[in-house]
Amino acid sequence: MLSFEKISEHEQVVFCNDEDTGLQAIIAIHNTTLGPALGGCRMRPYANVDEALEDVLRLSKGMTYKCAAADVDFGGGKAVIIGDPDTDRSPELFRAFGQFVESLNGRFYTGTDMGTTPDDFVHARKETNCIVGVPEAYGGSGDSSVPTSLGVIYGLKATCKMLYGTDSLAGKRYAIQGLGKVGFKVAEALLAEGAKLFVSDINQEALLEISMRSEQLGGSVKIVAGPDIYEAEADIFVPCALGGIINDETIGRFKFEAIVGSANNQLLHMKHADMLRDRGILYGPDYIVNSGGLIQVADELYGPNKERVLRGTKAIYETLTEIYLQSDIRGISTHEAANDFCEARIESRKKRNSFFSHNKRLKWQVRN
Ligand SMILES: NC(=O)C1=CN([C@@H]2O[C@H](COP(=O)(O)OP(=O)(O)OC[C@H]3O[C@@H](n4cnc5c(N)ncnc54)[C@H](O)[C@@H]3O)[C@@H](O)[C@H]2O)C=CC1
Ligand SMILES: O=C(O)CCC(=O)C(=O)O
Repeated sequence: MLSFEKISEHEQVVFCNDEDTGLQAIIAIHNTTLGPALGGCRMRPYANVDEALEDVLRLSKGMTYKCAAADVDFGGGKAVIIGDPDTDRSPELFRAFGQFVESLNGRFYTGTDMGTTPDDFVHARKETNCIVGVPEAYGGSGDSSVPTSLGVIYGLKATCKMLYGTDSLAGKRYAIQGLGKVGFKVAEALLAEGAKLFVSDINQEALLEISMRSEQLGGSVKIVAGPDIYEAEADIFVPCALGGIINDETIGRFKFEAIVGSANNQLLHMKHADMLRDRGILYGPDYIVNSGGLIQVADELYGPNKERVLRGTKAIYETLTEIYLQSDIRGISTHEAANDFCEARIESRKKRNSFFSHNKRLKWQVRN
């Protein structure tokens, strides 16, 4: 049952219902200390509203930390649309969603996430300026999964440096879960380095496609059935699909030396970060590794600039290295070290950025 206790960490949760288009969505604004909330919109056939609410609450909280880690002037938010992206998406549905975003009057900016594409947001953009990551042809910065996947590559490099003393990705074995917008690009980049990949996806076409790409790019691909990916004989696990995949059931099966991927909320609970540390598995905190897309869409509000985005995305290497070192020095999990780093940054900005009001922060109205 919905209660204020459940949403006690959040500033605002908005249920959006539009009978004409069938839109059922939830927007969660976690924290706007650093600026208006920003976070993508996920579309999934959630089993029920509770599952959707749970997801959006966790995802939006993660965005608060991601924005702090990437040092962008945004707070944490996220949206979920309850529906099957294969059968339920329509221009009208995304226009209706855009109207709900507009009703928040600049407190929430959004764009793509799992199950949604930049083209969907061209429709939403007709109803509100608070949309990021539309295609370049429409004046946006384009597909945010491009910098997200690049950021994962920099995260992998920082991890290889920490583990093996070199940031070369060549000659290693990687287990990639999910070959969607991000995972596919990461897989391609790793194949180009001659890597050996184990891959799993529920989409057979993506599996076929990456096998074909390996014939052109080099490296090798072994397709693994569903959950068998957790036991793959790989050096590094690269989760690029769902969250919660690091849990009591999976941890014991891992033979990996590290986990570095794009999936949001990889740890089911905080304790799983400690369990990874106890098992000697180096974990790259998800919201640092996957912040490339955020860096691009946050930057977009100043006008698209690929150079700035590339600089910001490359910095993931240094941030992650610092988190690894802090975790080592303090004897705590990498997740805790990352959280401490972000919370200190948010705390230090509290006085400067009081509760966000769109009207007070004219700089975010550049596109209006
Ligand atoms: N797109 C972006 O720029 C960003 C994405 N992320 C996160 O990265 C992850 C992937 O995002 P996208 O690539 O954009 O999503 P996507 O929807 O394009 O791809 C997800 C892929 O995972 C597959 N999949 C779903 N369930 C699976 C399962 N049980 N086992 C294996 N594969 C499964 C899907 O078939 C699909 O190919 C998500 O957790 C998302 O929140 C995080 C930051 C930015
Ligand atoms: O990629 C985006 O459009 C916004 C960033 C985001 O939602 C994320 O990093 O999870």
